[in-house]
Amino acid sequence: MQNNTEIPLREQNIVLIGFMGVGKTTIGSHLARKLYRDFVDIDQEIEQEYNMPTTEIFKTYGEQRFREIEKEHILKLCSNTRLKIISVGGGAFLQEEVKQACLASSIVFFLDLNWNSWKDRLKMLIDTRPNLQNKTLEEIEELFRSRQDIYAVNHSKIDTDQLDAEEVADYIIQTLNLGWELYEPTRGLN
Ligand SMILES: Nc1ncnc2c1ncn2[C@@H]1O[C@H](COP(=O)(O)OP(=O)(O)OP(=O)(O)O)[C@@H](O)[C@H]1O
Ligand SMILES: O=C(O)C1=C[C@@H](O)[C@@H](O)[C@H](O)C1
Ligand SMILES: [Mg+2]
Repeated sequence: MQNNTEIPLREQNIVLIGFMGVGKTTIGSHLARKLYRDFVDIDQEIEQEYNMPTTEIFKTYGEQRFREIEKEHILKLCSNTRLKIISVGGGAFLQEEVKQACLASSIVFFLDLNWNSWKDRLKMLIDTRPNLQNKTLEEIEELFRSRQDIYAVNHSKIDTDQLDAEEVADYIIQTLNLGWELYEPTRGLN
């Protein structure tokens, strides 16, 4: 496994974490475009591999199989790549090995959103997120709250409530620039 002390800070992968629908895929693609990096969305990678949407993968093979594939994809990226923007699924950090690999090899941003703002997105998420289906709003809120613990260890937390997706991407870039300049300053010409 790569360790982030071995990779220059400016070259480390950037991993976005957070609950379903907080904007990891949307913000990740803005970030990749703005930083001229490749974007990898783990859910999309798995859907391409199985040639079916996540809901079908859950129905056909079960969540456990999905988690195994998810882990394989993320661990491979953590050990073999740099300079990527990676959006991991909302449940990826349930697996301790995945969480530790991301934290050790990459810069991990937690996209935070409060429950009241998140609730407004439920309608557009429910058809494509199996873990939101067949649940009451109370059960979804319980899942939302219980998941916060798995995101609590990160390198930077961004409060996204008042920002649109592009503004979040810009804020992440500002944060990165600060860290890069502080810990790996670019050398002047003389
Ligand atoms: N900052 C934002 N403000 C408003 N809407 C947003 C923001 N970020 C994302 N959205 C919208 O929320 C919806 C969900 O976003 P997205 O699919 O990027 O979430 P996600 O975190 O990747 O979810 P999942 O973990 O389930 O893949 C999209 O319709 C997107 O346009
Ligand atoms: O939070 C979850 O459990 C999930 C989130 C999505 O990104 C997908 O990875 C899948 O729908 C499961
Ligand atoms: Mg996504």
